[in-house]
Amino acid sequence: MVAASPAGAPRTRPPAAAPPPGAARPADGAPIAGADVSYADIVAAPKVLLHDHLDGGLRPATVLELADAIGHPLPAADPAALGSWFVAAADSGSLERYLETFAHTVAVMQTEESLYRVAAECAADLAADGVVYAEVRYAPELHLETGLRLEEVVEAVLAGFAAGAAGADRPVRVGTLLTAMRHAARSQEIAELAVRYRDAGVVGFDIAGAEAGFPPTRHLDAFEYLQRENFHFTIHAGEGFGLPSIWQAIQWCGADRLGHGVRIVDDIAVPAEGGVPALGRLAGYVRDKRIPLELCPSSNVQTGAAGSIAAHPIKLLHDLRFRVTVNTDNRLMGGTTLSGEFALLAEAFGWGWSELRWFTINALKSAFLPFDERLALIDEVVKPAYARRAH
Ligand SMILES: O=c1[nH]cnc2c1ncn2[C@H]1C[C@H](O)[C@@H](CO)O1
Ligand SMILES: [Zn+2]
Repeated sequence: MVAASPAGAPRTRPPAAAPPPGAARPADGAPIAGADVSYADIVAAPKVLLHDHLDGGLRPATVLELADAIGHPLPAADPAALGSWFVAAADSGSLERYLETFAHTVAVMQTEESLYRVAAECAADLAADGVVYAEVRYAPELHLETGLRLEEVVEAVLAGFAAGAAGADRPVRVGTLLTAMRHAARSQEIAELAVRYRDAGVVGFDIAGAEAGFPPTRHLDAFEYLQRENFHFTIHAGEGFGLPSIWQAIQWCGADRLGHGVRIVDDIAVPAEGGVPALGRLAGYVRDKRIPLELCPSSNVQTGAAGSIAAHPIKLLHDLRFRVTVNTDNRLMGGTTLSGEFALLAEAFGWGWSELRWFTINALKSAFLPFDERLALIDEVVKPAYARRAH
């Protein structure tokens, strides 16, 4: 038996990198080799996104304009070069270095106007990509540098999402997750902020940032408070660190979902000669309890949590019927979109309509929306669209 470690293979960029947001992909309408979908099919299909960072999804042109207005220096001067810079700098093989690139996006998101604009463009970009429901997260505590109050940050972003969704060509609904930074000490405050805005569009809570050395149990008070409030939360765990982080997130903190959780494969033994993989106690628990994994393939390759798209544990976890969802993490740093992620998986594994539907329904089952609203999206939006295509 060998552990199915995600970091075993040498790290390589995916051969056909996903296009930057808005960019046309070559041979748009032609089926992806080995799959029954084209890139245009994937864009057209209704999709659901549970793990996307607001400060990781800006348009490069917007970063340039906002930086210019406040005199913030950037490493490139035109949108294409800046987009490439973000992808290359984030493609570092380490979560810590990947996170350094956020200095530039956070720097230009320090006013209500800029937060509103970034949120509105985010909703518009997700709608254009065929996302019908998204949960977008950010850390309010990172946007106080010019004197905004936490409430002003939250309200500017909520207003931006509403305006962007209202003006979009395709219907999209955007829920917000408020993130606390795991190295800081504001999680209780941010958890209370999230609960205060629960009827205004904030649907959950999260912690993010460097994982090694910052276990989720540092924020136990916040998680216990959220449970007493019957609120929802996910925890970034099992990305930059392994099984202990996942175990704490679930068994100490009570996370509803795992942000990434990809290193759960360290608890799965795959027989070298083929045969049935053996799940350890934690992996078995995660699968039995249907705990959703917010997998982010391109991001995992960039931070070194996976060797390549082709070697990504998503294949094993899908085959073992874990509750897997597909996500972007950071569209700017990954040069990706949700359709781009699905296209990479179609190229690597031949996945097409039926897997796209499975991942989409998994995501809706895992969303922090009331049950009746999830069901309505499944029955009225997703199933009819896929009934025409998936078998
Ligand atoms: O994948 C991630 N892991 C941990 N932290 C992350 C990841 N992507 C973004 N972040 C951090 C950087 C952002 O400033 C913060 C809030 O969105 O969350
Ligand atoms: Zn993330």
